[in-house]
Amino acid sequence: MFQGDDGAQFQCSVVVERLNSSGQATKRQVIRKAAVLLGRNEFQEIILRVHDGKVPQSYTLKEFQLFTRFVKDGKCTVKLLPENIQVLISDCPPHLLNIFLKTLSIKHQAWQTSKPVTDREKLKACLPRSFETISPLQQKDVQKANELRSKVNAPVLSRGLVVRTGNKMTGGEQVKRPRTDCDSSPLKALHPSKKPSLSLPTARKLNKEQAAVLSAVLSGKNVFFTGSAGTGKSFLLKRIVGSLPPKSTYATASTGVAACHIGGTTLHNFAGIGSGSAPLEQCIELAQRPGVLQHWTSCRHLIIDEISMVEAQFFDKLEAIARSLRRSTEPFGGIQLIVCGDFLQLPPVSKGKDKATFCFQSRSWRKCIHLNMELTEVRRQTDQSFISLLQAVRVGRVTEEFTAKLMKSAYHKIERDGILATRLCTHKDDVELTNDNKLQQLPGSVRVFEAVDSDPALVKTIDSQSPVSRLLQLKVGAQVMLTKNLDVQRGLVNGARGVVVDFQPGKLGLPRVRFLCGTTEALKPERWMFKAGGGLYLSRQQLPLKLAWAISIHKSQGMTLDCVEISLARVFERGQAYVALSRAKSLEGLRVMDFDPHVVRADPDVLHFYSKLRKERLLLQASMNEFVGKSNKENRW
Ligand SMILES: Nc1ncnc2c1ncn2[C@@H]1O[C@H](COP(=O)(O)OP(=O)(O)OP(=O)(O)O)[C@@H](O)[C@H]1O
Ligand SMILES: [Mg+2]
Repeated sequence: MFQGDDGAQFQCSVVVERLNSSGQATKRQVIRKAAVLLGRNEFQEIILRVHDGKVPQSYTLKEFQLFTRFVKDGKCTVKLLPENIQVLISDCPPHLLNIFLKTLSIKHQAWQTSKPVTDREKLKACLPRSFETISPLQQKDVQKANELRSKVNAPVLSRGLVVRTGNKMTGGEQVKRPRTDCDSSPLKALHPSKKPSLSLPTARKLNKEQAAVLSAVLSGKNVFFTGSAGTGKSFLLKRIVGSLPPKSTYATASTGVAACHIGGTTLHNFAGIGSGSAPLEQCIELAQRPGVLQHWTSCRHLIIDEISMVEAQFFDKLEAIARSLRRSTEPFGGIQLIVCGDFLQLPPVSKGKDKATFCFQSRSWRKCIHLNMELTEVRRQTDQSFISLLQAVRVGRVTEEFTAKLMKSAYHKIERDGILATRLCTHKDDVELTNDNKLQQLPGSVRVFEAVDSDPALVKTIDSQSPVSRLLQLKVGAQVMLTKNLDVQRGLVNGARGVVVDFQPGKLGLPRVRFLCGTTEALKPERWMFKAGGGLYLSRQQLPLKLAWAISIHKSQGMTLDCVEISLARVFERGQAYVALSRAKSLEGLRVMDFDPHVVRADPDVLHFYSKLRKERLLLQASMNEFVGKSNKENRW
């Protein structure tokens, strides 16, 4: 597959426009399947090459503008200033586009420190024309760029690059994309007032196993990858989403919270067949409604997180619908499936008395999944003895030693700096009651923050996918949790716990929150985007906070939590105790109130499934050789 992983080349759609003096396009060339390459010519100038499969077109990048606002959607524009030409790039894997833009920006800045070659000198040199793919970013490029940045103190850099977040190419796009942790637009890296110096991205690399899964996915295989809680499945899924072409990739999860973690939508929303309980013919009709049909026809890569909560019958229905609507006899209508989750966590919600069946028990599972892979390196916790304890809980085998440890945890003092432990509840009603009561008991007046929704009529759809509520009530002393990654380096991550210390003066009265990581931060509203039917985007703007005296275990699935208190007395589901306990980052940050080893149960069907996969050698440790070679390169980042 042609697709560089070093930011020098990728496949996408390209439109090249020649503009007149008033900025209107006088000539337009559309290349649906283009290869874009970044290289150097015989004079070491940076060249952007666009290949339509027949004739390559080359543009020298000396003076240009970059429009980068929609990088997360795989779009950007390079405008060549003297030539008045713009190259509009779309449907590019966002992760690659990010690297491409960073490479271009830094290499261009580094190039500016070299002596320019005049046209006269070029003529005299009589060098044969050449094109060489640009080398991957290195520390020396960054150093050179930084040298220049220390001399120049304006966003317009000496010989030619301007970065804009405004986007010329997205006329129809109404909404701004929200900032996320994976949003590393070069603008931010370049803007001297915001970031003093550039650096090579070092943190948050994929580990070997994760990189092997990514390689398998990029090779086009239908992959199921599993692994215990905290092995970085969702982390990897985000990278996978960023490495596939956005137009044909749908990121989904069985729950709204999990979908939000990976910047996607719920599987039910994607499918458009309601609960899926109607007969197949009716479901097919539902899936043909305008807005929904387009999901099914344009999708080439379907990502599903938290697969453990997807019911077998629902999965079979989706498989049949895909074949029918895509008029294909291939499994899932030929859509590449990238499915992930841990079947030893929460099972599908059972309807009535019958035990719900797992997805792997569906008729179509085996024919749909080509490759089963496993992540084994736990990233959420670092303490090996706690990891071993959790592994034992996962398979329902709690030894006396582990029982003693968990019972002792009831005396853990985990409150710090006025930040109390979050209570994980088995039942939803307890959550609301606890949070409401605790807020009421606090002295002082309540501040209410109302969300701004893009479409107030669709508040229910937004509610089902949003990690923040429409109305947020706060008081000084309120226990809160961050619902978005704001600054990973500073510990301001999704799930970080804090307490409201005061409200800023002024009309908005924004809250200041002291977090466990030691930072006190004034929070301002953030925007979340949700894909609704028909390619429509919905958005909610709200403070990235929720009350955190209590949350439900179901809502906590997928989360990493700082300090938790758990009452397991009313556990009613297999896997529920494991999900609750495995949210904690450390045993010290955990308090189990009334531990009873009997509440720890693993589903025998799941244990059998996993052991069968292992026996048949179907569950491959992700670090298998076949996929490691390619992935090491990718892992450079
Ligand atoms: N390669 C990595 N580099 C840095 N941090 C990582 C990496 N992989 C995972 N993490 C971190 O480890 C934690 C757990 O990851 P993640 O939530 O993706 O695990 P998970 O397997 O999806 O867990 P769960 O089954 O509970 O949903 C997160 O804080 C995540 O940011
Ligand atoms: Mg997860």
